[in-house]
Amino acid sequence: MKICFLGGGNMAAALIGGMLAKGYVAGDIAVVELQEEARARLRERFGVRTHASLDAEALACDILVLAVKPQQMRDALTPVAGMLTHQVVVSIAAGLRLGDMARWLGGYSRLVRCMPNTPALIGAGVTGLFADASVSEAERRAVGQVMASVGEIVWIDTEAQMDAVTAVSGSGPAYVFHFIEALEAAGVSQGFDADTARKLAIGTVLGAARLAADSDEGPAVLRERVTSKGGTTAAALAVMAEGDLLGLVGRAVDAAEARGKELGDALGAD
Ligand SMILES: NC(=O)C1=CN([C@@H]2O[C@H](COP(=O)(O)OP(=O)(O)OC[C@H]3O[C@@H](n4cnc5c(N)ncnc54)[C@H](OP(=O)(O)O)[C@@H]3O)[C@@H](O)[C@H]2O)C=CC1
Ligand SMILES: O=C(O)[C@@H]1CCC=N1
Repeated sequence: MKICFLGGGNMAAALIGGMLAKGYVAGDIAVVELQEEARARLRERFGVRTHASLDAEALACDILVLAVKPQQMRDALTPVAGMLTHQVVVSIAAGLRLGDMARWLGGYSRLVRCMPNTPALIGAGVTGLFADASVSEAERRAVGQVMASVGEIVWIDTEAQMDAVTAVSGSGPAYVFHFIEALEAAGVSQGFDADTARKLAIGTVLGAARLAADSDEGPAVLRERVTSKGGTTAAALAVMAEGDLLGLVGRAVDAAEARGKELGDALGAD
């Protein structure tokens, strides 16, 4: 199966790195990137083929992954209208709706919208997917297989929910990194040097996430097990409740979801 990425930035690099680690062959992966410097970096880092434009050679693929920013998509796709024959086109862009992609591609509808996240780089991603009704079962399986090579996959029932996937798991790694930054900073203000504070913070998040993944009991039970009555954890959780951490995370996710819809509306009006 030949896969071509349009755009070779952060997310494309995370997917390609994860796919190669899982046994995909570099010769089956191509990347279209505008900047020669970026193309050279991709060749050097991954050994993949690179192209300066989405020409016929680049389009000789089974799956075309659209990995440019949402605002770059229209300009990137318009020249391709009429050139697609059999390829399944997979967009990873936040907000961009299948109907608008189809419109820019002159009615081509073999389209899948998906939302991966950067832990794909180490095979620990989560990807939500939604396919146009005209995509066959075999094509869905093929796209699902590519994304499953870099982590978990979840097929979503309605396209509108893709903005919620984006808000929870697409952007989610940034929330977790931010929490690690906060825990590390708190460690430093407790008097640890930066390296020690980082080790404690990352080790804690990693261990807790792995325990949650391995356990059938759910995070609330695991939290209660850490929280001794009248102990240290209860003191910290009381401060988090006072600051309405649950509400804050909810509002943050709502804002990300609303931004996805806003991006979709703006792109659709183009
Ligand atoms: N980063 C993340 O965690 C996630 C991102 N996404 C989605 O992935 C997409 C890419 O995001 P990200 O990787 O962060 O963005 P980047 O800006 O890092 O990558 C996009 C790349 O595509 C290049 N590019 C722009 N136009 C074209 C074109 N016409 N042909 C070829 N290459 C082009 C850009 O070049 P230049 O810089 O010169 O414009 C840039 O190198 C977005 O749509 C985003 O919504 C989805 C899930 C998670
Ligand atoms: O911030 C963004 O818009 C992209 C989509 C999800 C993660 N990064």
